[in-house]
Amino acid sequence: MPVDMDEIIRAREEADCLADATTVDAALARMAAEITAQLAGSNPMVYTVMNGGLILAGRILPRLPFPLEVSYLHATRYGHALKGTQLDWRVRPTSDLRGRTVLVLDDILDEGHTLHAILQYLRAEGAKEVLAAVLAHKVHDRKAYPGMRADFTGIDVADRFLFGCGMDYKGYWRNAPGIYAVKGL
Ligand SMILES: O=P(O)(O)OC[C@H]1O[C@H](OP(=O)(O)OP(=O)(O)O)[C@H](O)[C@@H]1O
Ligand code: HPA
Repeated sequence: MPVDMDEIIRAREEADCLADATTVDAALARMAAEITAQLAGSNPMVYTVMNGGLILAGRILPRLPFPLEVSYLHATRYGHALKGTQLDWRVRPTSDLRGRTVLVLDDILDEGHTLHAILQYLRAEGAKEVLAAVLAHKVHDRKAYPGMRADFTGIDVADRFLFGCGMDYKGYWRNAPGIYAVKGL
């Protein structure tokens, strides 16, 4: 289906800003300090969940002042839709993870099915320890299991449809510098 670019532009103009760029920066600095305190001596393999985790990875990795390796995996549950369905693995992790500490970076923990499946997969691959960091944690009671949370969270956000900082609205506005909620959603 062709994208209505006027609607995409309107969505950005009319959105509510839930966290501006300064707030996001402060959250990234805090997360980086927490990750450093916990993982600095663990030689972690850091996996970015494409596509949404791209911005978090690009912004937080330079703030981690210790040795680590970087890789990516690609799993998607939403595509351009506003509701998640079955997880579609596009690229599975390829490195040897036996005995490794693994940190997974993603933009958002919404219902958590994506992260849950990824963490399970990485553990089954033999990782010694698997941790997750997300920029946004959506607050609601529809998690994959009650009380689900990442090990490191940037900002708790309202139960609305969000974009910015890696999160997309119909494939657009991952590049928006803060976290925004689509008007009416
Ligand atoms: O917690 P959940 O309800 O499972 O949703 C969170 C996932 O959804 C988004 O990915 P999406 O499937 O939209 O793919 P994308 O990363 O390419 O945007 C986001 O990047 C997370 O990976
Ligand atoms: O609110 C959201 N916005 C963008 N992508 C998402 N993936 C899960 N929830 C969201």
